[in-house]
Amino acid sequence: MTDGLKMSHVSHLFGENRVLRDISFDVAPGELVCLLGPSGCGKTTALRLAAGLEKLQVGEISVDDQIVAQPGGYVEPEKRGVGMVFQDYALFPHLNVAKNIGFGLRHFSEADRMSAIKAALEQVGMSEYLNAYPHELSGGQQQRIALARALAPKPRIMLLDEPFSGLDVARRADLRDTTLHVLKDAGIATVMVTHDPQEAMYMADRIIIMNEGQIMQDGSPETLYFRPENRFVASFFGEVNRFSGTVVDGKVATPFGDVDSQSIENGTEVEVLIRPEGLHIGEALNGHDVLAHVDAVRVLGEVNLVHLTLEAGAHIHARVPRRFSPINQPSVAITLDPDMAFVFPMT
Ligand SMILES: Nc1ncnc2c1ncn2[C@@H]1O[C@H](COP(=O)(O)OP(=O)(O)OP(=O)(O)O)[C@@H](O)[C@H]1O
Repeated sequence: MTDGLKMSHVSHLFGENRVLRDISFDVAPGELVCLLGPSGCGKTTALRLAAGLEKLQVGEISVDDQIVAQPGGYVEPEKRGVGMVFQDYALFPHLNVAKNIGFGLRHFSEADRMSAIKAALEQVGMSEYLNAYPHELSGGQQQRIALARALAPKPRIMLLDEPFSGLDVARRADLRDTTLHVLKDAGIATVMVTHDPQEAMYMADRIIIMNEGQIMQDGSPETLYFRPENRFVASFFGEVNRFSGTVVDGKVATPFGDVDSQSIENGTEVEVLIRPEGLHIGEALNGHDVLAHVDAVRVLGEVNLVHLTLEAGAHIHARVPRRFSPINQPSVAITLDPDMAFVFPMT
């Protein structure tokens, strides 16, 4: 028995375009899973199939162990126990907040409906806006109402499609936080689509990285960040410094010393990907240091991005805490944190 959402061996074609290729994953009650990937990789299609907005062609989808979609079998979206929030709020402009939320509760008695509306508004911190109209609310407030509307019928599954992308940075951070806590408190199985790795890291218990209709890796944010299984996953979480080489005696040479590559056959052409925070900067103290010229230092908030050119020629980026930034230092020594270097075969 599997509670929550289960997608098994789902494939999907739009005409000749194969947008999903045998994807399988499940989401437990109370778990928040992000589908993360570049534009066009099939995230929204997977979500729409789970919601029942798209007819399933291949595979099976179940909610709380009940099959809701299989080829030739189909449970209507409103009978799946699924709540949805999209990027564009989609509130009815001519209905006030109470009526917008109450729209999905038409089968409730009037008293139950009003108490469900009030409870949902309280969950999203919007109790005082019961009688407001959408045009009187900011984008962030409208999205809170959209979330309340999706929560009010007490869904088993919540599907969120880029729900924060229309908002400015401050409102986005605020609403992410509310959304995360509300969904966790309610114990709902949630799938959120995003193309923003930082957002996925912030929200997700688990991240499923997709590319060209396939799952590239499914795991905790920590696993994906520190133990990526392929080049796509390693480089999707932000920029990486890239070096090519060949495996010799279970190691590959980089400008910063040898990196372990035991699991790859000797003689294989490989690429070494190094995260900018895997390069540590220090003062050049002896003749054995790896030296680099400091081209520029850019403030990114709590960390600085340092643009460097190695004495040997390559241009690299290091991300360092502000207090270690080489302001006014023409050159520095670089050491590598081997945990932040990933080796993958070229092909
Ligand atoms: N109704 C449709 N008819 C035909 N092709 C479609 C349809 N919906 C999506 N597609 C195509 O399917 C592919 C996957 O689209 P999908 O929206 O699932 O990707 P996505 O990863 O969510 O991307 P985005 O972040 O840009 O929305 C794209 O090539 C898209 O053009």
